[in-house]
Amino acid sequence: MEEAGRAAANELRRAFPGQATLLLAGGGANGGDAFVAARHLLSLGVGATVLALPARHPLTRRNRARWRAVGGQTFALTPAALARRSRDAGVLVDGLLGTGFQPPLRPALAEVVGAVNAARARGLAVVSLDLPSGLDAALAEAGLSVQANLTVTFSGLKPALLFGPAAERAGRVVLAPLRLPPEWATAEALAQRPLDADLGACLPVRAAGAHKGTAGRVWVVGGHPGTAGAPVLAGWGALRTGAGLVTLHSGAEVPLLHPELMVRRHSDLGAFLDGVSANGRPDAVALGMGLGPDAADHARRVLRWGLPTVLDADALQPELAGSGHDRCVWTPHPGEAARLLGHTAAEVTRDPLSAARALQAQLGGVVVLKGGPSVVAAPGGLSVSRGGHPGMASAGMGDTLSGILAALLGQGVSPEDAARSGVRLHARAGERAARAFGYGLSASDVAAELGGAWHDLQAAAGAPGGGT
Ligand SMILES: NC(=O)C1=CN([C@@H]2O[C@H](COP(=O)(O)OP(=O)(O)OC[C@H]3O[C@@H](n4cnc5c(N)ncnc54)[C@H](OP(=O)(O)O)[C@@H]3O)[C@@H](O)[C@H]2O)[C@@H](O)CC1
Ligand SMILES: Nc1ncnc2c1ncn2[C@@H]1O[C@H](COP(=O)(O)OP(=O)(O)O)[C@@H](O)[C@H]1O
Repeated sequence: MEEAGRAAANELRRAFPGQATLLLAGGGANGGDAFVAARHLLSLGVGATVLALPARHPLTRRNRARWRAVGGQTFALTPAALARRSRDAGVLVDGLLGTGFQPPLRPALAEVVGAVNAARARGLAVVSLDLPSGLDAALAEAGLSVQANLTVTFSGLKPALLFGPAAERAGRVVLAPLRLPPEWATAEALAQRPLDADLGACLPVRAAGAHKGTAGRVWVVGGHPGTAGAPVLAGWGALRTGAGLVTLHSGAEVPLLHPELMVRRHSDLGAFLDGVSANGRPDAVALGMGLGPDAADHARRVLRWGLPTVLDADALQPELAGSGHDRCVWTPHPGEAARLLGHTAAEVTRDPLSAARALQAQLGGVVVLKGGPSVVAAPGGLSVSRGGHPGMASAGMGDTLSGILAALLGQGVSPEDAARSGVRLHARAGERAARAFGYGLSASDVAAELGGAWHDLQAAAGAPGGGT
């Protein structure tokens, strides 16, 4: 609590120098953080006042007493007191409820939360401690809750700060790492967020003597009348991620939009897949993009090969549970995840970490639950992607990702590393494309930026550019 409150005070002083601060302290340890922050602000020469509920947590009572001992003033917290005293403040600190909040919000505190949001609407900056009061730390949903400008969170990023409407409540998020006992720290850090430096180090480096046959042969199995463009997007994503040789196999007439891609149409795709000999197979497969109603049957055929395989879109069927292997990467968006789990999409987006974990248990291999951000669930644990751009919410974007992942798998990257670094490459390319094209991004715009994204990740890892 001492470290948390001190970190919050330092951040407050950095973000709002010299501003008189009104701190709201709830009865639990989150309120205790507010008392500690107030004491440190005072010692830094910042004017601070606390409005508090009766302290119930022993450490909160102790820190309330320490605040009094240094001359700090505490008044009873009521909506009226908040409205009155917030007029003289430059910043309002929300230390009402943290990870101990159990919904639903009781009426008395609901009124206080309403008063905080009203003060913010009048122009006062609001800083939440650990997470905005009224949010359930584990969930992406937001009922009545504080809208913050800044959240100083302690020890680990809670799911509420990462996903959905809850994350929008937090404003800018600053993570204050605390020196907690290791077992507490693990519980707080519910998912890892890998850094570009780590992900860049996973990318393959092509040998000077490489030729197209050694740089990863990727097959894309997809396309159906009406969705024949999907495999093209995947194939182009694969080529732009360094695959040496990309072949599209389809039962449909796939448009030859990029002459670099080989296109093979099969009157009986199932018979073709059944007849491929072991040495005629590629290094990796991406299957399912626009593939249509027979996708699960085709997936079973390809899964028998035991090759690194990305399963996307139409191949994401519950009947495939148990048919996968540990070299599979499954890439559902929330709608497909809901179909696989027998839940609604709203249930998936409310708790994406649990959904990703459940999908991985059901399907095996590695699961990428796509979104902004995406979750990668692997046998080794969960990670949450960074970056991306809301403009990426457009059709075909996931097809490009499948191609990226297949290209990395085809170049020998492990499924877990391919998923984590591929998702970040895609997101980084989206950020770059947004700079070039603005808000309305297409999947092709993003594919065009994959080379730059690759360079950015390698640079973050301190590696020399590819080619030698
Ligand atoms: N873990 C760590 O390592 C560290 C944790 N730290 C800090 O501790 C925080 C967690 O503290 P916590 O567990 O004391 O809970 P907290 O968020 O203050 O909430 C409890 C209070 O809320 C109230 N309340 C609950 N539900 C309610 C409702 N529906 N409607 C209304 N009221 C409701 C409940 O009331 P009661 O049920 O007691 O009447 C009680 O007063 C964490 O977020 C972080 O800030 C840091 O110091 C760093 C180290
Ligand atoms: N708001 C966002 N922020 C970051 N990435 C996003 C956002 N919205 C979508 N994406 C990314 O775009 C892709 C969309 O995939 P998907 O829904 O499968 O598209 P499609 O089925 O049309 O190919 C996913 O990789 C997802 O992570």
